[in-house]
Amino acid sequence: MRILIAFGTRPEIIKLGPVYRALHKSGAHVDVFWSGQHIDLADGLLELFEIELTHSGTGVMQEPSLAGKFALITQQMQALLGPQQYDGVVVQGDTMTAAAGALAAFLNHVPVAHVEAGLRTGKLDSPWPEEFNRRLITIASTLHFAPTERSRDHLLREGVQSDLISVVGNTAVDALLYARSKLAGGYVPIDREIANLPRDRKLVLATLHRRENIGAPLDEILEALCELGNDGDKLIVLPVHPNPDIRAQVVRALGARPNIRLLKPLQYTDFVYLLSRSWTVVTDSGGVQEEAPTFGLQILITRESTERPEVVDAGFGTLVGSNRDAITAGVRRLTSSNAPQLLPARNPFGDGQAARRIAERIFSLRPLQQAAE
Ligand SMILES: CC(=O)N[C@@H]1[C@@H](OP(=O)(O)OP(=O)(O)OC[C@H]2O[C@@H](n3ccc(=O)[nH]c3=O)[C@H](O)[C@@H]2O)O[C@H](CO)[C@@H](O)[C@@H]1O
Repeated sequence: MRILIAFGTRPEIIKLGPVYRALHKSGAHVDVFWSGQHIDLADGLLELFEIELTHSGTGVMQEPSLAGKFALITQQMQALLGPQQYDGVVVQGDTMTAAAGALAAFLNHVPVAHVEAGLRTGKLDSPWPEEFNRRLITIASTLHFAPTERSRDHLLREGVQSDLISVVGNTAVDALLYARSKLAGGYVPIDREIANLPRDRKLVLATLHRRENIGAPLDEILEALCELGNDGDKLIVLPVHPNPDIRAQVVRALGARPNIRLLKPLQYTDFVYLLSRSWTVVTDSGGVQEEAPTFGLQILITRESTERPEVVDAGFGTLVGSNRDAITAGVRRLTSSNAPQLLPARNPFGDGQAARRIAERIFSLRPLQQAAE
């Protein structure tokens, strides 16, 4: 069986790394198309998951418009999908690369397997354009790998055939457990600032990158972090996302403020190491919502809505939007005792076996092609 995996951003590599390894283990011939949608955030990930790139896109990072990126990636995927090249294409989540890859495959009658299928907020403008992208991918896909039962329900409501949906868990948990195994037995962080982080204050991790927060919402979130830095008993650590709009706003608000450390984006194992040392996380990240429960971490989600309600229902996540008082009160509550308030670590997003299940289903009795008929 010949499979093409297409990805372009840090979270896609993290979440498709385990799938790449499981497909390889099953004996598939796996090619990898890297669109270069986010070049600067992939450091170390290809090596960590031992991924060999077969094809790399060009010009996507430099293309300023999302429509332009979509067109470029679609064209570059088209060049790879000549007749009988692949039995299937695997995409993950909701990025422009995933959407363009799924469309190009569909238009070439190559069946698509969608990892992390069925996440919905029900609002096309939040997250934008991800809610649109993932709905487009669902229409173009043959196999749908849903992380949870709730994700399956969304797909059934959109008319997806139930025997083409597999509830497998989120491969974010597979990747996290794999990365954490690399930390076992005394990990020396790659980033020197992480290696030398003081231990005399309570570590509060923050990651902010959602488009819809840029501007006034992000300013209010940053004001909350500033106020928390002034408390003196906490150290706020924020790996700054390279999106130029976000970077400028964050540095302007938090640069050189007390008890706040602005870092370069961290390599994945360093970030996982920081998660293991954190008291709480203030974040608008999807992946971090899926990772926190493995550490028993309670987190504050700086979004108005989440397509991961399971993290809220299980007691790990609280939606705080960009409300300054909710953020400061939440962090102070979660750092009020003399040890992190960890919950029993039962991750609602899976057991770390999602990638194995995905590879088995793709190799199942009915090849992808038959399922597409
Ligand atoms: C709407 C939405 O939620 N969409 C999500 C978005 O992904 P995201 O929101 O999770 O994106 P980020 O937060 O950038 O990535 C997070 C990962 O990065 C690691 N990390 C973080 C900081 C750092 O300094 N170093 C790191 O290594 C961290 O451990 C984690 O694993 O698109 C994905 C692709 O389709 C989707 O799957 C996913 O639904």
